[in-house]
Amino acid sequence: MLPSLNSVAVAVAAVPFFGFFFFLKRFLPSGRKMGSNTLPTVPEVPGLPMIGNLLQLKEKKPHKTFTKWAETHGPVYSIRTGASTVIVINSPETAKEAMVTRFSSISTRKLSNALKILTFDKCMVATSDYDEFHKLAKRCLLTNTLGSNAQRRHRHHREAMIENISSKLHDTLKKDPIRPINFREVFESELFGLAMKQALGKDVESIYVEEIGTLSRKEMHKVLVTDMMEGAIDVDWRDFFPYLRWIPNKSFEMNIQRKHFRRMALMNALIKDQMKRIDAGEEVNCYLDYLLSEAKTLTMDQLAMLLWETIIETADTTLVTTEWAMYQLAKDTIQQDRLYHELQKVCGSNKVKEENFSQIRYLDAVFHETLRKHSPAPLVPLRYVHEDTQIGGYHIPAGSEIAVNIYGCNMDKNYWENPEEWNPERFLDEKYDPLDLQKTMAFGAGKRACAGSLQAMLLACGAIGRLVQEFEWQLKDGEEEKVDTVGLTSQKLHPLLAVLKPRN
Ligand code: HEM
Repeated sequence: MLPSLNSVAVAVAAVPFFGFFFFLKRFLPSGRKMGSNTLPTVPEVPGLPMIGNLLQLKEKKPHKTFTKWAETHGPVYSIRTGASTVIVINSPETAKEAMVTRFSSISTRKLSNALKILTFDKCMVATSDYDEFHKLAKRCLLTNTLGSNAQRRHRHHREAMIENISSKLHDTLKKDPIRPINFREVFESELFGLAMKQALGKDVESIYVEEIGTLSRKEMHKVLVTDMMEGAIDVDWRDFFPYLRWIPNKSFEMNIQRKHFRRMALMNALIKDQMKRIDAGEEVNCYLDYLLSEAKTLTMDQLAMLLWETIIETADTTLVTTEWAMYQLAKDTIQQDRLYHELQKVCGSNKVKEENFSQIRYLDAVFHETLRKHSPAPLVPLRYVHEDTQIGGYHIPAGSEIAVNIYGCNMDKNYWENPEEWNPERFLDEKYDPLDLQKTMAFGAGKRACAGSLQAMLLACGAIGRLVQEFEWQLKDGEEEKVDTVGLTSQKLHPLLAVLKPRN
């Protein structure tokens, strides 16, 4: 992601001291020679000397500003965030060109200072460069957890999760049938449990961590998921002015290091706890057991990071998608009825199962339309251009950064009719293959496309299907307007509150 822009003001304050030198650096002819290249340079969004476009990006949702700018400057343009040049890509065609055709020139990542710490310097599949570590870790992740065979082996966890959600909702309604349900509270907790089972083999209820004390499950979620998602968008103003990195930014560093320390302490305690089980000869089909036996070259820190990666990736974006889908269905009752009738037609009085999904095209359409309209990852984490290349007919010089605006691609008026409307019907068109998980740009594209798309689809469709089969959903009064988002992923700012009525 782009480091966001809270500390722009601090950065601007530093300008007078360094202004003259950097003015020269920026505006005198630079070393950026085109050589024999004849392609035009990317259009620039006009900005200010030194700070470039930072002040124009004050609102916390850069993907929306980028989409607006695309209307004036076209699908590919460049901005300056302090010292860096960022090429912003806003249409599906140019995004695919960048992520697929030009992949070899832009396969490395550029991380903010916060992400360097939180990812333990790229020690995750999603944030690593395209190197040997990435290939080993991704192979393990797909083989044990996210590939189609692995997902088949983990199916009982998904079924248990959906049963638990259903019975918790029924129990709550029995106690108080008219009280609105906070969907997130129920779903988030169950999803976290599934993430722990896949990663560690057990849904841990509480744990003693030497460095922190005893943590409940809720506190574990905070340390492993919530704090990390917040930390990932924390801004170090030195991200924009790396030549000022010698100036300390103590409060930023302490905050991020504390989050990192707590996450590692907890992961190590969770691993240690499971090692007792493994030492006693009890093996479970989970990522920890697999990595210990198949990836023996990993250090303990790398092991902890890879396990944590599956937990955070499972626990966040699938929740974001499912919550938005239930919001839309509770708001648009015609679409909810249509889904219910299709579920009835295919499943009758049986509970919907994963093998039914391919027959219920409307369920697939609801999933993909939600991913399009509420793209959970609105910006792909920045890529770095390590050699001159081209995108959209423009010359892209080495040293630039690339921001793929997934939100912009999924809202592109040239590609989608009435993109502002949530309209699952658009995906019933024959041109869409029901098995294609990349109908929108939500999962990225090419070699670094999302490795968890199958799991996300199985979990979200399983939950949406069952929840509509068993309950009529209606938004609580006043909820319709609450469509603001918060954070790195497009999480609903206000948790969905809905009034549920059991069917039958
Ligand atoms: C609706 C849910 C999800 C969405 C919208 C989503 C979206 C994305 C996006 C946009 C990328 C970046 C692609 C790029 O850099 O080009 C990505 C990468 C990735 N995602 Fe997801 N994701 C979702 C769920 C998951 C889940 C559930 C997991 C795993 C448990 C997961 C694991 C990963 C991994 C490992 C990568 C890195 C792949 C690589 O670099 O090779 N994702 N995802």
